[in-house]
Amino acid sequence: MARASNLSRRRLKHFVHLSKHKYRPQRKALKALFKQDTYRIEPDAKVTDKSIFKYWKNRHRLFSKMQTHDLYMTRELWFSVTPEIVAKFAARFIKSCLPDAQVILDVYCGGGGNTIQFAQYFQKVYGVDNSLEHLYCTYRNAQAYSVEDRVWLKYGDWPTLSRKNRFEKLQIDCIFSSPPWGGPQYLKSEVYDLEAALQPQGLRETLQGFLRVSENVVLFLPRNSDLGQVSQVTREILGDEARCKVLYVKDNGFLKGILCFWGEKFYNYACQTAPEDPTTVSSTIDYDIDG
Ligand SMILES: C[S@@+](CC[C@H](N)C(=O)[O-])C[C@H]1O[C@@H](n2cnc3c(N)ncnc32)[C@H](O)[C@@H]1O
Repeated sequence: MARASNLSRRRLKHFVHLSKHKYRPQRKALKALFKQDTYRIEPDAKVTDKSIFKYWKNRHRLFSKMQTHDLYMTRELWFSVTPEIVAKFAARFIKSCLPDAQVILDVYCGGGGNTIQFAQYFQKVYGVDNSLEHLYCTYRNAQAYSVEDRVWLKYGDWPTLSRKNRFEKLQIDCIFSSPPWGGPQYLKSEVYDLEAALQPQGLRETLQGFLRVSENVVLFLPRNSDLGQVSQVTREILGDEARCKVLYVKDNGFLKGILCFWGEKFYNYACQTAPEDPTTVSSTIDYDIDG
């Protein structure tokens, strides 16, 4: 019993990073999650919830360690986590473009799909999410990949936190974000409206806020995103000559979304220095807004 609570305390200590004291009200809830080993996946126990069955069927694509390590998912995370191969591609691509980068901020870090892959290539990864359960899953999943020491998590609502202008001091080399797309319904309309449908802020506000923290910004957005909006917002915020690089990413032959890059070093990236095995995620169209 004593051993278990020491373990929980140690884990909580690791979990609390950016500003320790802010976690006091959450400590009890976190402790309960750890103690009850909540959300641990039984990879071979078939899910009964029909709405997540298709995601469960592809569970090994979400986390390759699904069968060999303890991994943790809430119901929402089943359709939110970035598949590992896509997350790895994004991390490698950013590393190739920004070889000296050390610190990444993953806003809306969810279950850690992206955070974990960033932690494989960068020294420090900050993750922010307004779900304590998701932060707990990120931490647990980072443990499965032995990268939890590089991962620093912050609980809270991003728009509120970002208004306090504290992230500017963290010397973030690149902000990555896979914001909530609004659930699986995002494909219902032919064109995804990046102002009306993206949560919790539209593209303009999201990008403006991120650019205050870092000059390098990467967003993972729906494959049917309105590229006209991307172009317009880019020019409105960064000027008429500004560009945004857009890569279409596939996993297992299926288009998973687009990666949008803002930042000079991304635009001038030479393909011959692409991360090894560039075909695992095919960047089928390299869409340059000005190109
Ligand atoms: C698409 S998921 C991110 C998935 C993540 N990239 C991964 O691979 O696991 C979006 C996340 O945003 C979080 N979120 C939604 N609204 C938020 C807000 N206002 N502030 C902070 N996090 C928020 C949700 O809890 C969810 O975990």
